[in-house]
Amino acid sequence: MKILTSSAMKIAESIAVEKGSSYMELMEQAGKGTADRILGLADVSGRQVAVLCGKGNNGGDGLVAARYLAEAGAEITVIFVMGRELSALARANLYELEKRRVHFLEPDAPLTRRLEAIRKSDVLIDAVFGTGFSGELPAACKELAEAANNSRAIKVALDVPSGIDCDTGLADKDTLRADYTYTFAALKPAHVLKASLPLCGKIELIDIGIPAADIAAIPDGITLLSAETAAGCIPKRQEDSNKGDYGKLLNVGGCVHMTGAVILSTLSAMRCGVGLVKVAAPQPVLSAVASHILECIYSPLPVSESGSISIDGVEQLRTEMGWATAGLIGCGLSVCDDTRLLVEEVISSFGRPLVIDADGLNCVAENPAMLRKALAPVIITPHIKEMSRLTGLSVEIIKNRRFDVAAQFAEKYGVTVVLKDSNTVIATPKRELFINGNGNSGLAKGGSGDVLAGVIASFLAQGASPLAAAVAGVFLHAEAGDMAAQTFTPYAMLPSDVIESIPFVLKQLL
Ligand SMILES: NC(=O)C1=CN([C@@H]2O[C@H](COP(=O)(O)OP(=O)(O)OC[C@H]3O[C@@H](n4cnc5c(N)ncnc54)[C@H](OP(=O)(O)O)[C@@H]3O)[C@@H](O)[C@H]2O)[C@H](O)CC1
Ligand SMILES: [K+]
Repeated sequence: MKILTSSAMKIAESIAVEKGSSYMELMEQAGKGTADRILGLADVSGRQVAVLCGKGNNGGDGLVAARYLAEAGAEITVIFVMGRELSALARANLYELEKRRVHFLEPDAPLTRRLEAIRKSDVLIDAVFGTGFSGELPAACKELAEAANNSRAIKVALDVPSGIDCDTGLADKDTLRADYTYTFAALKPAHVLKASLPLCGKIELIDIGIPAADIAAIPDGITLLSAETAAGCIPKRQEDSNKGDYGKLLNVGGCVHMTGAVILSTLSAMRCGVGLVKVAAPQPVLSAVASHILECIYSPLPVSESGSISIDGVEQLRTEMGWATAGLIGCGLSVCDDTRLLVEEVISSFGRPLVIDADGLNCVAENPAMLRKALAPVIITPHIKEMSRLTGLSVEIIKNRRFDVAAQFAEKYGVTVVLKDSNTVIATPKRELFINGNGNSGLAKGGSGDVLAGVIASFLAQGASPLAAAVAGVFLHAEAGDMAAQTFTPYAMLPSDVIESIPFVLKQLL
């Protein structure tokens, strides 16, 4: 399913108009679709319906819905929240509505009357702000928000609850919380992002006459990951095969202070079907790996004074790189002069697809241009803070502009970006964008990222394209997290429980 930002939605609208629809017709469909859904929820005849009407086209949708609900016998009160200077389309629909028996509460009506209309409503339609909103709710809206949020009415938000920026999911603290959000033509990022999702209630998509094929073709659309898409990206297996057919993953990482990370990434890679994993790490790390994993092989590397892999291991690492079909570098690696040199060496001389995670990325951060030296595709898996180090942008900017930041980095350095957060964004150098909606707060724990890196690297080693490996990996990891949370709760689940859940999720997907 495609998700459209406010600007992509404008493009979809203009394409529909070029093809013979009109902005008026789109608004008519949005309002009528809303009224039809409300009529499906409740018999409105003789009941009180209050419409909180803004001055833009979101307000216009509310006025169209009011017209249809008035025809169905509802007692309509329109409350002008932002004044009576409406957009041209909304004005035209107000003109139509004024011909009906409808109460209008003017902007200068006493606050008590407006609050009373909200309090006594059976259905409350939030048509104050839609895709055009950003920033903070104005005072005129805030003074009604508390009454709206405490109202016993069925609360229906049009397109997006007022107070939420539909592209970033940023929500004003007084956002009008909805029981239902009816969104038009396509989901917007706010309907998926975990910051805003709980404020939307049940989200339903209303067809306003823009064909799905046109929505799917919008270049800046973001694809919501689904089980079906992820399943299609998992490399196939043949009965007549041997371990050599499923790739050889070289996992470079670990230092004497961090031994668990390579264990987690190796285990998760093995659970996802790779033929062989070789762990290249300092000897003390390999002893820990050996006590946890029976099935992988080892390449003991010399230890630097700080306990990381020493640069003296570079020749040995070059030999190992010749063996592998894909690589993973960074889990528990630590950041020092030796590892910085090693990471650059691996990027510039490894001729196979490579996942760079965690400290691998921190080693790249001083000079991300080294990513351009890669001889084969690279996937980077930064969380927001690592992305901040890589780009020099603040955490806040990255969160608010996650799609653009990921897409621009991917394009600039020719890598696939897996930008990890409560919703993970995947961006390719060709500006394809994906986001996942699954996963839970139990994944917000040390070690989760190592598990994800291992899953993605495993698929990469088995021959999946970077995009397929990222799509399958991100979805599977979040789904395994959801399964682990079901058993252990988000509090108690551990990244190792996520690994334990992988087989069951694979069973469901395949
Ligand atoms: N996209 C479609 O196919 C269709 C969309 N419809 C509906 O239209 C809205 C989008 O309408 P638009 O007029 O662009 O925007 P809004 O109605 O959301 O409101 C925009 C006005 O709000 C002002 N604004 C924005 N932020 C704030 C703020 N923090 N404080 C105060 N005022 C704010 C903004 O003013 P500016 O001066 O900032 O421009 C606008 O005046 C969409 O969501 C759908 O509901 C169609 O009807 C159907 C087709
Ligand atoms: K709204």
